[in-house]
Amino acid sequence: MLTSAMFGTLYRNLLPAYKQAQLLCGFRNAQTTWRSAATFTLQEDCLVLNYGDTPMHFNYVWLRDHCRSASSYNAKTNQRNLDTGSIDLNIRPDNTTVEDGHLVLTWPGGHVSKYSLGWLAENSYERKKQVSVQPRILWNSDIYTKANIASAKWDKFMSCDDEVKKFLQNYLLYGIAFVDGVPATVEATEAVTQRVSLIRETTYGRMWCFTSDFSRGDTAYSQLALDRHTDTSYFQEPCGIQVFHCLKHEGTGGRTLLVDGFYAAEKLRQQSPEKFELLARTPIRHEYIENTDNHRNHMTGVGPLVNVYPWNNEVYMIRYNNYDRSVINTIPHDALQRWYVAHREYTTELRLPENELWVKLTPGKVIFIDNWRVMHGREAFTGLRQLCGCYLTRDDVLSAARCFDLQA
Ligand SMILES: C[N+](C)(C)CCCC[C@H](N)C(=O)O
Ligand SMILES: O=C(O)CCC(=O)C(=O)O
Ligand SMILES: [Fe+2]
Repeated sequence: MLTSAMFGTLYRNLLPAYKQAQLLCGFRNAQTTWRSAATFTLQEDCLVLNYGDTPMHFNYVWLRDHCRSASSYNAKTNQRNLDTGSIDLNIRPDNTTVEDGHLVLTWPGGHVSKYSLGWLAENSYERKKQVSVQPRILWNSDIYTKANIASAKWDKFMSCDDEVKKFLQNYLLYGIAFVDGVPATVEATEAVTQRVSLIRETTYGRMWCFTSDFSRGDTAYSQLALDRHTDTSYFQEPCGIQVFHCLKHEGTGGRTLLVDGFYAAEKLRQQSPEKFELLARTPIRHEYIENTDNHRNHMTGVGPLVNVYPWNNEVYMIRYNNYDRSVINTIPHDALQRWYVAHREYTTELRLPENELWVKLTPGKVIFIDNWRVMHGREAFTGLRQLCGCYLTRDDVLSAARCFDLQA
């Protein structure tokens, strides 16, 4: 699994001290065995458990709600049986003990709930806010290149689950991953993606194959350069993963640009926390309006440029597409100038040459891009260039990773 070396380097240098502590702690927790001695105190509205480094507060309704006895919880389906709506909101245990590494509560009426101390510690708010949901290695071009990540190989990828697991681990850590040696067809590209996920059908199709023919009302279908961006920012839920496979290019240019949006966001958080906050708190709108002979679409998606989990401030999604950003009318005038200044600082960071990873996609090389994290762009090109690919449903990619016991 993850080693401290993989986890360490960059994240640690990049983050403010309090964040560093969180991340180190998050890593350490993966291996810590919890201290065996536990003490508790019963307070008016919660039970305070001292076990491990930080006191943990457990609300009484929460404790009854999370009872793992057979009548409260079905361990076969991993679903709650208990009707939360029927718990007395003023419930308190009649009796509380710690026995054999378990907290044992007897409720009025006699029902007994038992929780292992490890489970409580693992699931406490205090722990959750300290650890990252998904460990990542943030990168600039140098860091990614030096990491020297091996691409998965088509044959092995199609037949060996371990190869898929390794691939997913790289994907989770870096937000990009490659499979090499794939036959240059739409069918083979589809087969590769189905090793890890379901395909997300959109207005562009299920599997799409496109060239510079202006068949759709979007600049992607031209030979022009495209600045770094996330796709489908105009969806309420932007597509989680983008897959590209260049089936053919007879001409010049057309290299793919990749930039780690999370790396740049952490830089911004470090340099100008208040600007980071503003981008994270201010909703903006993206829009896709298409009105051609064959296609009529009007989509809008609203959300901040940087999305963070509210309990631990971890960045989980970036919406950044200057082409598709629509009229800004969600920001009051006294904040708008500050928003543009914050947007400019983030843009400047994203555009630093050292943050740009350029790759030439060639037939056989399939790239998976975390579209919530890593931005893509392309260099202008000449000649016939044919790209195929698809979007994947994020839930299924992450589910596949978790089923391999990866942290996602
Ligand atoms: C990938 N494919 C060519 C099918 C679609 C391109 C979508 C382009 C759009 N401006 C966006 O950024 O979402
Ligand atoms: O042509 C490319 O390399 C990518 C274009 C693009 O941004 C897209 O299709 O989403
Ligand atoms: Fe794109």
